[in-house]
Amino acid sequence: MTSTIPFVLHWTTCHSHSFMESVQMTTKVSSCKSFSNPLQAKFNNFRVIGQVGFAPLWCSRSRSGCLRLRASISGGGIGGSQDAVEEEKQEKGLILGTERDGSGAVIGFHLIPQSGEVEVNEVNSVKDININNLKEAEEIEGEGKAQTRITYNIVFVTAEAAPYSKTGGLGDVCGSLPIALAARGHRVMVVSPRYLNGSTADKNFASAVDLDSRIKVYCFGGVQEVDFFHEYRDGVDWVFVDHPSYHRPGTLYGDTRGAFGDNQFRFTLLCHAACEAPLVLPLGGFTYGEKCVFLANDWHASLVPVLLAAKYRPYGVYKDARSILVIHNLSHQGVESAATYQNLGLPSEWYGALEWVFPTWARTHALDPGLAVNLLKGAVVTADRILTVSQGYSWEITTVEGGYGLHELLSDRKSIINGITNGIDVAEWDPSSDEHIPYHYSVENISEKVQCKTALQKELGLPIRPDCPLIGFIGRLDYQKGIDLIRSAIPEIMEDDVQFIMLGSGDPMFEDWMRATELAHKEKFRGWVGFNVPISHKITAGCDILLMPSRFEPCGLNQLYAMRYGTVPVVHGTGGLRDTVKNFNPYAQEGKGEGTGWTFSPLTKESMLAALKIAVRTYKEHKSSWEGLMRRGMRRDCTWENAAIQYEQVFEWAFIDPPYVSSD
Ligand SMILES: Nc1ncnc2c1ncn2[C@@H]1O[C@H](COP(=O)(O)OP(=O)(O)O[C@H]2O[C@H](CO)[C@@H](O)[C@H](O)[C@H]2O)[C@@H](O)[C@H]1O
Repeated sequence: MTSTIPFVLHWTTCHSHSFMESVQMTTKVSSCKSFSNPLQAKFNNFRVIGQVGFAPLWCSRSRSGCLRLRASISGGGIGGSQDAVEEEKQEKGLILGTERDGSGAVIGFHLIPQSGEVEVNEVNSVKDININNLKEAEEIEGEGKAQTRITYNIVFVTAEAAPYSKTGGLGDVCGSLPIALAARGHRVMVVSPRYLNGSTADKNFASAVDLDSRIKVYCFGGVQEVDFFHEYRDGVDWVFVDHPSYHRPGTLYGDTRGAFGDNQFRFTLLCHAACEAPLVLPLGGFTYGEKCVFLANDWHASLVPVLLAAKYRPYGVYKDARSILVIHNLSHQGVESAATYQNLGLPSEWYGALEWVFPTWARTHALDPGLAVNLLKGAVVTADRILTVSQGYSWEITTVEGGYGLHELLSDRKSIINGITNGIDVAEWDPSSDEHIPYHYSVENISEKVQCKTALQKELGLPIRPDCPLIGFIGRLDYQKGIDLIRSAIPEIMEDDVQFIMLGSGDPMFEDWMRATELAHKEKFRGWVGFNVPISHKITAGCDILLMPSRFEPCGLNQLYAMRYGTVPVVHGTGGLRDTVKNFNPYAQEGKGEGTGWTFSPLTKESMLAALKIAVRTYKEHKSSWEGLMRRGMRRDCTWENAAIQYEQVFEWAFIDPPYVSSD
């Protein structure tokens, strides 16, 4: 006689390579076998993965990608009462469908939610299961509630990904968010260039191996051969596109003479290669395939949505893929002369997608028709969805002031724009374990922070004064960051009893100004010109106040790092700064106070100085208020997990609609 044991299956977090560790049998499953090769279980259609009583437990994948678990039990003893239990569980949606053999006995359990609805499961990760768009249903013991989460094949396309390459926040985000998404069960690939500049930074790519999978890219009037390197780290496939144009001295985008003249070529290659990568690279033995969600970050990756629509979909490829443009900074759009369109490897009839006409005032002379191609615009009009790195910024880009000429197009697509505030790498940025800082502290033991301050003063040759308010600035010396405002306010700031440390590189004019200011105010000001990660950690830990007078700030990471280190931010109320820094109110919460810093507006020297003065006075005269500010900042939830969950929601929305641009 054939009978069935109802059992509870719990698919749970799995970071190891043992397939069976991802399956926890919570009742009546006597033992589980482990596959020596997880891929065997992962990609074969039907496999024995354990035992229920004495019977084998099978795992299979249906055509739709659903996981099915089956057990066929011989012998009596369980019978009818178990069927009743099963029925009851089905009613509650605990067992999400059964499969019966000819005799009517249950031989399988389908992990498909009863209602057909998809719920996002907030806790689990099944990276090692990794079946394309696996719909996993989960029964949580005790809660009696089934949850389902869809996992995706995600392809990040980016010009930077820390720790391999970084000039700013883009590198941070594309170095951390993929790991957070992989930890939640998605299969994640990051495609970026393999930069070699002959410096010690080249060793960042040392662990990436040549996949020996060369492809030909047809663009710029010829055929380019690119190669792929690969490293599997932290659950993510890091794929590096290799081409001689990525091997040269300087930064990622330029050298002392300015931006490289062939950046359009370099990033066109990146986009073409990134579109091929999921189709041709058998990572871990299997390609990602066509059903991917591409995250095209900033202008460098903006050709990706256009290529999907213009080069692939007309031939039936990537019909099931979706693309999301992620805007980290709208002020850079990849604009070049219209004549360069023919170089991009796109069909001529797609010119309109990239067409860009400069307003009259921006043209070089009276006869200049202002014709150009704008890569970011191409993505704005072809991507399935658009994301910015904070909610505030998602609105700002639809305004004349923040839209950098794209506000009308972006307003037209308002319904598919969302903002998700960046998280931070809480392991790298943790004052209780940071390898770059000399003393460690935490919200429970905040007193050691002052030691970091005096160590920093000592290292930089400033007078060692634990009680003197120490103000910091870290960032690119760029118009965006409001350096001109700091420059104009420095005479007044230096009149106060404060010290000021700036770390930054960029515009040579501001670099020279920092050096000159240091000479003029030896006892109070230090200007560190250059890009130095350890120093940035020391400043974040050692300062009392972080100043960020950014003209616009899509999200901003330094204020997030600062708050985590108990350093109180004083910021211009714009974009992500306004979203993340809560203005201090000493009277709220029955006098206990609330808020994590100060946001000032408008962006004038006067309002910035006023906010700084209040901050300095609070630091000096209201120690308990200051401690409250520090602690509230340190306790903020700024993990990537939070953001990753919101990204999943956007992926889901992207797949609900058909591709925004299709050839049908
Ligand atoms: N001289 C230096 N030495 C060492 N480290 C330095 C440095 N100068 C900058 N950094 C580091 O570079 C990163 C800068 O990140 P930001 O988010 O502040 O700005 P960025 O404008 O580059 O990023 C853009 O993308 C990010 C990510 O989405 C958005 O947060 C942001 O608003 C948007 O402008 C931080 O990790 C910072 O510590």
